[in-house]
Amino acid sequence: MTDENPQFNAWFEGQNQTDELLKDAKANQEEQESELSLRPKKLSEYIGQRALKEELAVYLQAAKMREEALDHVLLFGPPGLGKTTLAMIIANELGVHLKTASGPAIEKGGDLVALLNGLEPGDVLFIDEIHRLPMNIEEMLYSAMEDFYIDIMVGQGPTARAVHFPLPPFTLVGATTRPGMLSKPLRDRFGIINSLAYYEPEDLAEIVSRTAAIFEAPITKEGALAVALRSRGTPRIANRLLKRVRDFAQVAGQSAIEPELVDMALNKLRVDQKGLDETDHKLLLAMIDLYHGGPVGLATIAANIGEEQDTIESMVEPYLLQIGFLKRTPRGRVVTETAYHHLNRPYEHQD
Ligand SMILES: Nc1ncnc2c1ncn2[C@@H]1O[C@H](COP(=O)(O)OP(=O)(O)OP(=O)(O)O)[C@@H](O)[C@H]1O
Repeated sequence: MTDENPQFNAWFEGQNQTDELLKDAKANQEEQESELSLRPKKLSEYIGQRALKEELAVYLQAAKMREEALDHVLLFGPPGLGKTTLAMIIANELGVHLKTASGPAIEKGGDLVALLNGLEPGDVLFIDEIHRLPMNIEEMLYSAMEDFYIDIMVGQGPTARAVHFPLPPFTLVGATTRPGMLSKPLRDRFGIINSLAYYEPEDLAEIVSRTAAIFEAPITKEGALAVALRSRGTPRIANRLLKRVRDFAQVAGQSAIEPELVDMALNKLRVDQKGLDETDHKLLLAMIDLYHGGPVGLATIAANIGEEQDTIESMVEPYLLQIGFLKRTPRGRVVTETAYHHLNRPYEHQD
């Protein structure tokens, strides 16, 4: 499907729906531009996630050798681990264009058509938060992914008819923080499904050193590790904390960022030794003080700390579960003994 397709253009002009999408695309573009300098462009520059990288390198090479579009890729894992970066690397390594969108911003069929229109053979379409696509859009995606066409209803009432638009072979890269919320038919249409894991401190320290070099902010190896250890295994957090630590170093007139300065700066930012911030503390302490450490249901926790359930489930608790501070039981979430010790609270046994 191209811009020259008159049938498509006629239909599309009638939709009067591009404003929101364009706004979204612009916001996306601005965000991408500000992060662009930090994003590695090649798979070889992408730090950590070794198993995933090795696997992907094979699929990328095979697709290039066969001169075919790469199979559709689903990436899942907590926010900030590098899903968007990986989608950009995939397009870059394949030497094709990348179009990006976010699931909830694709509200109408026309939004999806606008994204698919102009794709060239082999291009990559990246949809972030793909679990939040409306159902009718998801259903339109099935034929687009499987057989590279979409059917659109043109006109209204008795004159309405379906118009068939062929698409070039393309690769959909979907990213989600909530794989469990993806429908089975959508999930089944991805040939390559991979999860991103929290980063090991050594890998994260390498990311911190790389970012510091881009910022021209000297940092010692130990300083980079100190930032990494308080970054919840997450590159986006590591880069954010580094920016703040750099400010403290500058004001303190330090030539290189050392662990002592990292400690001082992150204590001021109320990020503790394990990387837990105020929200984590609020959540754990509410569970301890109000419910003797649980079991507590998610809705109750959310109401008590004034956060959305979705935010807790996708952004706050995955790391607390990972480091063994929270446990999920059939009766609700429970604070573990390790967390009590970390928070200097006397441990109460839960049944
Ligand atoms: N493996 C990596 N090596 C170097 N930098 C990385 C790596 N992974 C992520 N980053 C950096 O971390 C930041 C966050 O990455 P990215 O935006 O790709 O995460 P994400 O998983 O797509 O998050 P979200 O789903 O919230 O959009 C980016 O600035 C990126 O440059």
